[in-house]
Amino acid sequence: MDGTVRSGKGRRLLDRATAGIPASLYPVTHVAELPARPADSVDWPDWVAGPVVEALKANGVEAPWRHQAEAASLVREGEHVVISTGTASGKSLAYQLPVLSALVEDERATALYLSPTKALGADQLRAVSSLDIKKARAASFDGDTPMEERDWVRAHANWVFTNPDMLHRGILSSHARWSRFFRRLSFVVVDECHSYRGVFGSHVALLLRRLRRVAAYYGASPVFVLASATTADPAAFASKLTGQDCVPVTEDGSPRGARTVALWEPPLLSELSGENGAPVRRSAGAEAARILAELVIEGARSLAFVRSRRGAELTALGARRILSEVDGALAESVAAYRSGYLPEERRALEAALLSGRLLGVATTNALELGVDIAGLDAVVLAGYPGTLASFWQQAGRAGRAGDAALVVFVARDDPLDTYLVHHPAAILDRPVEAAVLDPSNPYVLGPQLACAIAELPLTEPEVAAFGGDSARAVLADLVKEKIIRRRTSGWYWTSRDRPHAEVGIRGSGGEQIAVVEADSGRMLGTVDPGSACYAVHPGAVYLHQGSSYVVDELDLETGLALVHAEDPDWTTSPREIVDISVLRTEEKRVHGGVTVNLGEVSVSSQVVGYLRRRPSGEVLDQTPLDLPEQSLHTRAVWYTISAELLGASDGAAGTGGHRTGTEALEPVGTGGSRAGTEELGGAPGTGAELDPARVPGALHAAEHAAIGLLPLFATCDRWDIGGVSTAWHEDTGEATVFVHDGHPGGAGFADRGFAAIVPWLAATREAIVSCECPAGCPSCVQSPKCGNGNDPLDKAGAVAVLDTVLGALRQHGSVSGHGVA
Ligand SMILES: Nc1ncnc2c1ncn2[C@@H]1O[C@H](COP(=O)(O)OP(=O)(O)OP(=O)(O)O)[C@@H](O)[C@H]1O
Repeated sequence: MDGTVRSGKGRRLLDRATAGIPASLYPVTHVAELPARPADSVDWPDWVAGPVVEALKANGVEAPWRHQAEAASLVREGEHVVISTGTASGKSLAYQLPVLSALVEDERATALYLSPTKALGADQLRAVSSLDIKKARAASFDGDTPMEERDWVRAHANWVFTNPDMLHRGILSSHARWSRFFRRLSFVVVDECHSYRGVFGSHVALLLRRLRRVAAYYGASPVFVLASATTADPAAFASKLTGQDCVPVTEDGSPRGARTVALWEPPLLSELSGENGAPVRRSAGAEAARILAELVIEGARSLAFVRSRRGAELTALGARRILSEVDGALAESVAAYRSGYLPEERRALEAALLSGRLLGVATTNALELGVDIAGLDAVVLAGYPGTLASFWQQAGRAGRAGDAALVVFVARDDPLDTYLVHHPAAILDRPVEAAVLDPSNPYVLGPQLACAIAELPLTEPEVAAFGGDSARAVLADLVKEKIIRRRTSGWYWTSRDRPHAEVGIRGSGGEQIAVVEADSGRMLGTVDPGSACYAVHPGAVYLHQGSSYVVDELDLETGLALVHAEDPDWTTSPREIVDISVLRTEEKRVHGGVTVNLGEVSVSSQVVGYLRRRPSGEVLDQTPLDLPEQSLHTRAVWYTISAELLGASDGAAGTGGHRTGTEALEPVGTGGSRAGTEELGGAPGTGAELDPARVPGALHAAEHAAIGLLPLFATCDRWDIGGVSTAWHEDTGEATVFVHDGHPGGAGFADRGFAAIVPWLAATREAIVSCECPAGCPSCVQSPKCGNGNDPLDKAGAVAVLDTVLGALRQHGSVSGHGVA
């Protein structure tokens, strides 16, 4: 077969998926062909231990690919290495070669493997154990390890598989019991390291510094090997995460089949309406079900990634329903990936998909990592998975060497997805985003330094590794609070109790709220105090490991949320009202009548009710809630616009009367003197010409869309950030739009927004203009969590505001500094 014929298969599957759709409703906005890549294999490096080569050959690996050999040899030479290549490119082998060789050669050498989830750790342990290399005594040490096995692991294992949570609570906190292990610690493997972002990533960065310090105390200085999905500038990220220089290996030598990538926007439905009568699109999950069914009819082995577990089940059910009308037996070949995530279940699923017994599987991102499924005929992504890294990780499950495949990205009703299906370059030509983390966040540094000092007294020269001046300020506070003591030789822990149990590394700290099943008394999980009103308010649908619960009661005093098992046919979205005040402006850029700022803010928020929605997007009702106000000290990026720039130009003021947000977009977005003829939008020197009555709705809509688009630049989820807009803010004295981090102290998201203000706001404008709805819908300016019921919202006004801001940014360049008027 020649290349053309091969890529024809992806096209053929796409034709099948779109068969019968009338031209007026044709959903595909773009199709791209990604070429095949041949394998680049090399000889085994001569330092790799004989038994390791033999075991790998026996497992079907004849020779390493070039990137595997290169990364492994660098590690062998003692370099810290980050390997950042595509899905199923064999990253595991890159660390297995040096680690296993060292364990074979040196009886006393040890290694640590860290993965973000227990399931992935179990999978990797299984892969290593199945090689059956005598001298490698690999074992897991996590929450599931029985007490009686733990002593054996501490005393005998030479490769310990664990996760950051256990390293924090169960290993570093009692390092003396691990002295044998630490003394010869030669390697630390940090798998799927791109998932360490935001607050969690900041905690892990400091945890790895604690690990290095403890290892050094026992005389070891391990080599770090990091494996990452493809990401921009992996070396910078890995160095920030580990605090040491890391050499990147990014040239992918694994083979890959050709892929056809189609971007797909479901149609607006005429028969349903959402909030304030806005139109809604057919849900991405329902669309994915249709596509999956068509692919299965074609005999294609396909995986559909759906955002929630319930969504995955509905998609599988939808596909089965369609198929049962064609052929009952075909319906049986579609399944939802069930939770539990046990290694055996994953293996069974892999085998069923490989053998063709199963043709279609709908899954959450549980199958994104740690599953050895590759070479499928098609992958459907129902909704953008949040980052390009995840996008390509999921898409990478399709296409094996020598055979072509199809990838379909189905947009959800959301501004980011709308933007992406209309701007293919943002998916196809953009480097994968760098993961963002901020280890200098004082809310993360405080508890982490406390743990570090409880582990071993901290000396002055060690402060640099924890961030230098920012760490020093936090240490002074801890001394003041009498949590630690300052002596000439350093900082000391004062209490007999360890702080570790109190420090949650996946959240923002503070007393956690326990989520408990009322009937059984079983604790399901914990929620940050800051997000409790939001995540577990009375009536909320709470998902835990794929099972659904409804919250009966939230008691913030006792730190308890009581729930019962229930799987209703709706989801809930809380409504909150938010107020913000500026505590400190760190940076301010002035561009004529527009300023762009970065700094610290205090956000007070109150959840005032919640909406119940069907998976179709239809709103069932709104229930009011009476919950206390919460306050959050965090970071924000904000822009202000002068009254002159916002206002109507001479003669026009007031003449048009009060225009409401129900007018069509065309006059602003696509024509007239102010229309953005370039991608950037915004002609210089013009104002927004908004009647004052329209300003609140215009700013509000611009804020919602900007929150929706920031994840394109800051690797956050839109739920990790919030925003406030106001026609007049008392701290700025002008119309202001704020977008703030949702975690105490921030996680670097606002900083990214500030750094990328022009592309971010240009993309925001494009997302709004790309949506064909007349006056605002969830695909552009409506927000699922708006406390004001998405009212007022002025879609056309938002475009005018963004054009004005972008025009000013272009025309006036930047004047930086404090207090520049
Ligand atoms: N050099 C090789 N030759 C042939 N097969 C290989 C080679 N290296 C790895 N493999 C196989 O490729 C598959 C994927 O490997 P692995 O899971 O390590 O990839 P990965 O990059 O870690 O994947 P993911 O993107 O899912 O994290 C495995 O089945 C593995 O056995």
